[in-house]
This record gives sequence, C-alpha cells and structure tokens, in this order.
Amino acid sequence: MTLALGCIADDYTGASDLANTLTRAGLRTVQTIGVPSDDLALPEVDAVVVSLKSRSIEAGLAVSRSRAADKWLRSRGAGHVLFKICSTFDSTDAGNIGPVMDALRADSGEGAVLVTPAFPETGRTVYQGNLFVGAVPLNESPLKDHPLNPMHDSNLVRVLARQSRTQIGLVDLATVTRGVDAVRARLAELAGKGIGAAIIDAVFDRDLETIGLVAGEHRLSVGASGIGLGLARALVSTGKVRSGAASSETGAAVGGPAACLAGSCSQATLQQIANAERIMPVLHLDQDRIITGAKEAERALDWARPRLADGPVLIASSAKPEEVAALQARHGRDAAGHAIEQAMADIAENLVKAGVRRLIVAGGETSGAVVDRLEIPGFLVGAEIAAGVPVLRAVGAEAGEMLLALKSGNFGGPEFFADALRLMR
Ligand SMILES: Nc1ncnc2c1ncn2[C@@H]1O[C@H](COP(=O)(O)OP(=O)(O)O)[C@@H](O)[C@H]1O
Ligand SMILES: O=C(O)[C@@H](O)C(=O)COP(=O)(O)O
Repeated sequence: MTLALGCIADDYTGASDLANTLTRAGLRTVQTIGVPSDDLALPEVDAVVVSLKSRSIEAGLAVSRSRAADKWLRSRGAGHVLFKICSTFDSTDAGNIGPVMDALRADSGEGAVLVTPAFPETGRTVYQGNLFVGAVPLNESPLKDHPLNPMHDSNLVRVLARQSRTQIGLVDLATVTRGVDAVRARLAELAGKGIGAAIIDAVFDRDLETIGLVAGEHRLSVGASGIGLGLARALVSTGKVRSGAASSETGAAVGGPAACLAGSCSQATLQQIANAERIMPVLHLDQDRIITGAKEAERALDWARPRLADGPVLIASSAKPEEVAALQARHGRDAAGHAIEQAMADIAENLVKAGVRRLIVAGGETSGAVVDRLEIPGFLVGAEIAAGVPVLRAVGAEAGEMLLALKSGNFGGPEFFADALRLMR
C-alpha cells in the first residue's frame, strides 16, 4: 500500500470528520485509532487518518505520539502529511498545535507550513488571519466557553505565535484569490524570511482547492477538514488518485440495541439533547457524584439496561457554561473533565457488554475515552449523518460488528440523534 495522503488527527471526532471529507472527495480512506499494529488488516486505501487523543494532553506527549504517527505514515509512502486540528483551533497557549507543528516541520524538513482551520461547509472561515464561526469571530462564539480550551483570541497568527517556536506569517485572501502561483510565491517569500508557518485565509471551497494544490507540493500542512478537501481534490484533479474509487456504503445492518452518550457541553449538543428528550429516555448524570466516586456510572447502567430492549437511550453529562464553571471551581478543570470522560467510558463498556452495538457519542474528548475503552482499532467510513459526521463501522473490534457515530460537540443539526439513528441500522 502506498499512501497518497497521510493524516494525523488530534482527536477522534476530528479524525472521523476528516475521513468523511476525504471519502466524499473520492479518496479511499480508513481511520485508525493510534498507529495501527502490524496485524491490523487494512484494506487498500489512498489515505489513512491516524486518530490520536492528543489535543488536550501535555505537549511533550502530543509531540512524541504525533511524530510516531508521522513516521508510520511516511513509511507507508505518504509524501504529504496533514496534521488535522479542530476547525475552531481548539488549543491553549501551552499547545498543542504549535509544538506538534514545530516537531513535524523539523522532521519533514519543510520550509514554511500552510495552516488553516477553514471549513466553510460548517461555517468556519478565515479572513486576515481571523477565524469566524458562522457570523461571529471565534472569541465571541460559543467556543469562548469550552470546558477545556476556551478560545479568547480570534487572530490565529497571534494564537499560533504564542504556541510555536517559529515566527508565523499570513497569506491573505487577496493572494489566495490570485491563484496557485501567487500563493506559491508568497509562501516562498515567507520561507525566505525564515518564517516557518503561515495562516492562510479561506472563505469558500474554491480557496481551499487553490490551497490544496500548493500544499500538496509540500511535505506537511496543518488544518481542519477544509484543507483536507483541498488536498483530496488536488490529488484527484492531478490524476494522482483515480476518482470515484471511494465508496461510503455503511454495509450490512448490525441491529441490536442502540445508545447515545453526550459529554460535549457545546450549545449545539445541548440543543440536540433537549430535542432527543422527545423521542427517547434521557438520563442526566450528576457530575458531583461522578467526581466524588459515588457510583454514578452504576446508577446510569441500572437505569439504562432495562430500557434497551424498548429502543435507544441517551445518557448525558452535558451542562450549561455557568454549571460547567461552577463544577470546575469545585473540583478543578482537568480533574472534572477526566473523571467525567472515564465515567462515560465505564458506561460505554458496560452498555456494549449489555448488547449495545450501535453507539453515538457526542464530544471529541468523550469519544476518545469511549473508543479507547472499547479498544476499537479502526473504522471504515459510511453514510454522512451531518456535515463532518459519518457513520463508522468498527474494524477489528473485540465486540464484533458495531456501528458508531463520533460527533464533534459543535456539529450536527438540532435533530442529530434521530438523524444518526435513522442511518445506523
Ligand atoms: N457537566 C460538565 N462539567 C464540566 N465538564 C464537563 C461536563 N460534562 C462533560 N465535561 C467535560 O468537558 C469536556 C468536553 O469536551 P469534548 O468531549 O471534547 O466535547 P466537544 O466536542 O464539545 O469539545 C470533556 O472533558 C468532558 O468530560
Ligand atoms: O474540525 C472540527 O471542528 C472537528 O473535526 C473537530 O475537530 C471536532 O472536535 P470536538 O469539537 O472536540 O469534537
């Protein structure tokens, strides 16, 4: 297998979002959890997305895991590696976008790296280096209240400069609009000045196509699914990947009970949970009980097990920003987040033991904790539920045939859980 494109994603929902985008653009794609072991039977593919849970861990660990993934992808022939980050640039001043980019840049010998989280299909656009989420700048969007990485600065040149050892430049929209040669020339100019990375503006998919053509001539890029779309379209338009080879069939139905778990506290997920209350039983976890070790996961399982035969259930830890802030003040941000993620993993593990084979998880860190606990080594991409969220068919899972959906907290329409269940049969 010689990979046309290698990808390293810093969380699992982000990885499935990217795998979905690449598949839809015509690349045969598989999503692996971590660097695959030699005995994992991978189909013949154009792209591999290695999923890491590295967005919110200590920067040194994120760097070493990303470098290992990069090494594996390059050893499978990937000439270009995309480091997939969140379309809302989720990170803190300690990292991990800057430190990982610096390390992968050093390993690849890249001059100036193109960086953009733009993903117009989901309302993420970048202009003059400023990230917009829908109609508002990042720092005015719901991301200002993210439980782990609240985003308070929409100027990504500044945000990345605080995390990186290299100087950060800008390739503005006027340059992108002038086309591939103009972007090439600007990048060469920045590299000549010793600037190691540049935020590149993008508002429409056509901007990402221009960016993809230039980025594909290099060894490394950093961005969200939008730049993945650009890279994939460039591979197809230049004939490096045969178009139309990819299929996103979800395959045979798996049946069995279905369950939903929500750990995201995003506005979109809170609305989706409220709407799900109309169509399935919903249990709201008591977060203080989780953190103080009061057997809250067992209570949730006792509630869920007798209901599974009658239809899907939803278990949520999600809370409004002021409740999240109050909980964090009582217990600390990381302790609260970690304890809730582990409770979600406990619940998922036992739901699968109780027969659940169709599982929907809302939240990137939450999905990471759940998928790790279920020890699923990889996924094939199925039908698209909503922009950035595909049905995933587990490959090599201990529990056998399983369908999952890993939803980024911010993604999906108001009826997301119903939409997902309709496609996960
Ligand atoms: N009620 C709550 N209070 C505080 N933190 C919470 C609560 N519920 C979930 N969390 C934590 O918030 C984080 C949500 O992150 P994540 O799952 O990545 O969602 P998103 O996709 O919206 O970023 C996780 O670490 C989760 O454990
Ligand atoms: O790029 C995106 O927005 C998503 O693919 C993503 O990374 C999701 O992260 P979470 O919102 O933490 O699930």
